[in-house]
Amino acid sequence: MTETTPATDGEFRAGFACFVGRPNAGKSTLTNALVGQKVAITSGRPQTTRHTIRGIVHRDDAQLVLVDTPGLHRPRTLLGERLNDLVKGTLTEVDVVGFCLPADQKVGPGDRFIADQLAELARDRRGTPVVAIVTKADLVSRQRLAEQLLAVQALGDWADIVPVSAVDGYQVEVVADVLVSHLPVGSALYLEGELTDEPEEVMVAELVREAALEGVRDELPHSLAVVVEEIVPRDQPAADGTPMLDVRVNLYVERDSQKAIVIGRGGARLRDVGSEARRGIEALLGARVYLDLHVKVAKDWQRDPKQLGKLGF
Ligand SMILES: Nc1nc2c(ncn2[C@@H]2O[C@H](COP(=O)(O)OP(=O)(O)OP(=O)(O)O)[C@@H](O)[C@H]2O)c(=O)[nH]1
Repeated sequence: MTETTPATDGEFRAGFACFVGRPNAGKSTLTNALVGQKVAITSGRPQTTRHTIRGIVHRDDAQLVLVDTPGLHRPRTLLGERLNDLVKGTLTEVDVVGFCLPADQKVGPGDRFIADQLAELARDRRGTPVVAIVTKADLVSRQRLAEQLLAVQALGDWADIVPVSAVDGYQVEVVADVLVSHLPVGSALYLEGELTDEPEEVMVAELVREAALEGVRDELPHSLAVVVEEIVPRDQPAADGTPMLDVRVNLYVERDSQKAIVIGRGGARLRDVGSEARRGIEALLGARVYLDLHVKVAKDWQRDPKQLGKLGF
């Protein structure tokens, strides 16, 4: 659909890109499709991405370091404001920004809000290019996709526009090419094989958070914080030589009613959350894991700067 600039002119390019877009726009899924391995956390629920997670695309001609930001959104609470500061901080540090808009939803006030923020930021920055990415192309007809591309075109001043489907792979390579074309010439920033520079504890916390949010339909995403208290190796490995770890994690909610939701009847839900998260943590750390989950109530933590600081925000 788009005219792709050849990603290389024989010179190696390296740099940073980040995706912005309203919640559920498909940023994490696209990051994963580009990197080829699950590093960011996706779920059907909005705003699951709290931390800046980098995935790295290694190519013969380039290295693209992806910074996955939380969804840019209107601040509702102090936490929302902090997330937006984090997003803005990230935007000023990258070489190219990918603005994700889903193909299956009409351009709305949320998208316009982000487009305005990007335009405002563009005035303070030295013209960091923004590539508009129309995601989830597999969900709509060609006709609808063409209409969406026109609507997105009219929304701002984009360096490129690319439709993509992270699910069926349509144009994923083109997205990589276009982003790479905006990177500066330079040598690789990370060693091959490094997929993420997120500390293990953050990834463990996100695996627990993802499992704890699965299937709960109320406001929990905004009211659940996960803190890894400790990861302690056992002196003795398992009988088959696999290392063993004790992992202690606290889940913070705001209200007793939310605590009850997380724990479930007779603790059944928390047990499921634990075994689901444990599988992911064992795969991540390459060890057998004893996962100890505790659910605690931290009243109104979203509005309390001291609590936020304690929880790592
Ligand atoms: N059909 C289809 N679904 C997609 C595609 N990309 C993402 N999705 C789905 O859309 C939902 C949201 O995707 P995410 O990647 O978590 O969205 P996000 O923008 O990172 O969301 P936040 O973390 O809330 O900001 C998930 O259910 C994905 O499976 C796509 O290309 N095609």
